[in-house]
Amino acid sequence: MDQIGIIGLGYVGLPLATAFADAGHPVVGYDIKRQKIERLRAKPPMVTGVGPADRAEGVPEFTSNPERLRDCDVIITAVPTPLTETSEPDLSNVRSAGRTIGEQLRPGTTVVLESTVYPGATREEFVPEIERASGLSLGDDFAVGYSPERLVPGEERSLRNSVKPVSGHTDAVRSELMDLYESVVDELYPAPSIESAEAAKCLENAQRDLNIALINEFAMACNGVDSLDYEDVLSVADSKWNFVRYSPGLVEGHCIPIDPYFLIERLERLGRSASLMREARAVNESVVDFIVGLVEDALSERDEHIDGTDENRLLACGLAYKPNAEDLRSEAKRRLFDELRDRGLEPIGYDPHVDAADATAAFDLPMWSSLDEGDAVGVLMLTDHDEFPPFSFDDVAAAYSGRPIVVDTTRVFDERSTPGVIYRRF
Ligand SMILES: NC(=O)c1ccc[n+]([C@@H]2O[C@H](COP(=O)([O-])OP(=O)(O)OC[C@H]3O[C@@H](n4cnc5c(N)ncnc54)[C@H](O)[C@@H]3O)[C@@H](O)[C@H]2O)c1
Ligand SMILES: CC(=O)N[C@@H]1[C@@H](OP(=O)(O)OP(=O)(O)OC[C@H]2O[C@@H](n3ccc(=O)[nH]c3=O)[C@H](O)[C@@H]2O)O[C@H](CO)[C@@H](O)[C@@H]1O
Repeated sequence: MDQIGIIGLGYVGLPLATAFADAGHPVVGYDIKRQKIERLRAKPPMVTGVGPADRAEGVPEFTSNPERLRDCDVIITAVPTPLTETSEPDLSNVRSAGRTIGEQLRPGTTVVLESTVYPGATREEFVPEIERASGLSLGDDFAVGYSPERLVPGEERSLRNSVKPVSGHTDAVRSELMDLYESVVDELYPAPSIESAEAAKCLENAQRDLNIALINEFAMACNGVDSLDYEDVLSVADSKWNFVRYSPGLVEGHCIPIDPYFLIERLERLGRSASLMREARAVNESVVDFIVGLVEDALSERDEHIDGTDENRLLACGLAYKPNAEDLRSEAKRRLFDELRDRGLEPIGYDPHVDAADATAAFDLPMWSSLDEGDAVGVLMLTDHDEFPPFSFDDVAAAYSGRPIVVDTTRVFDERSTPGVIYRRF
């Protein structure tokens, strides 16, 4: 059994480490965050949902000592690939992981990148760092592969049951990697090249972004046009066999709002157009301003001065980036709350799905566990969890002074009768 090293023990790396350990491989899980390593050592993650239930679960060795990677036959890298302030790919973690690998690399090792990157990045950014730090050469001394991750944390799309593309710098390397990944994934797709696998990952998410952008553009355009309700239109269009249904809303999370920029950057650097992908991002990012506009419109009907006092609290319901999730990664919500604060409002969080301390840290806002921990101007419904709405218009009217506003961005309320509240919906 090959010894596997995993670099980066986050949403992607940790399930991989436990899956390979489940499958019987000796696994070294390495992360630069010492606290994370201590946590993992104290309470190893036993539930992977990946290995067959009847197989004895193995536990990876968790370490922040890079020298433990030296004996690994295959080293898989799953470090974050965020954007810079100006929405350009930030591959600094990939380069630094490459250096760590290079410093420990033995000839004969195969190195795999799983982080989402633009096409060309594995060969142009990752491999050179490994070669520089090791003095070894790709092909002669070590092999490289790229395999994008498609798992969605907390959903039925686990590592095992999502089709996983695998590529290598030669066909033989790809075959060797497919034999390895077969132990933890049911279905693999042999990608013709490293670059095709890198690009496919970005394109998949750029396509989703574009599809949602079309519906967002249309739904925002329908706002205030009495004869045109986007939901009615979607229900009619959906009766056609090849219409694909999406819902308008904030596009959040760690993949869909970010990955298109990887492809945009590479295409534009090649002097090619990526205007549609750029436009889709711009439309989806503009939903923040649209929601702020709905809040302002509702408040203007309330006709009260916004002066930044306690009465200007607004209860933001649903902080997770998508329904029924507990994941708080949302640049859009961070921007939305900043915009609301700029207008003298004080957003307060409410979300039974998320850890309150994590939410406070993520968005710099206090959390309430019920509607009526204090007075507020109203509620802003953001993420459509199954149990939402957790309160009725009557509850909101009773909880707050004056006529409170209800701004419903996911249409969780039935708008036919809105006694006691000022109602606006996306
Ligand atoms: N989260 C997902 O569902 C998902 C899905 C598909 C693809 N991806 C991609 O996978 C990659 C990893 O994402 P994630 O969500 O697992 O990230 P994450 O932030 O959850 O975890 C990454 C881990 O890497 C560690 N790390 C950073 N730099 C390091 C280094 N130089 N050496 C060792 N450890 C280092 C961090 O401490 C962290 O623990 C990203 O490129 C992401 O776009 C993520
Ligand atoms: C379809 C799928 O499996 N995708 C995955 C994706 O998972 P995800 O969880 O990040 O993506 P989504 O489910 O697309 O949600 C993103 C945001 O868009 C909002 N949204 C969605 C649909 C809609 O009709 N209207 C919307 O407004 C939604 O609320 C949320 O905020 O990431 C993984 C990591 O890369 C990928 O493997 C993979 O592609």
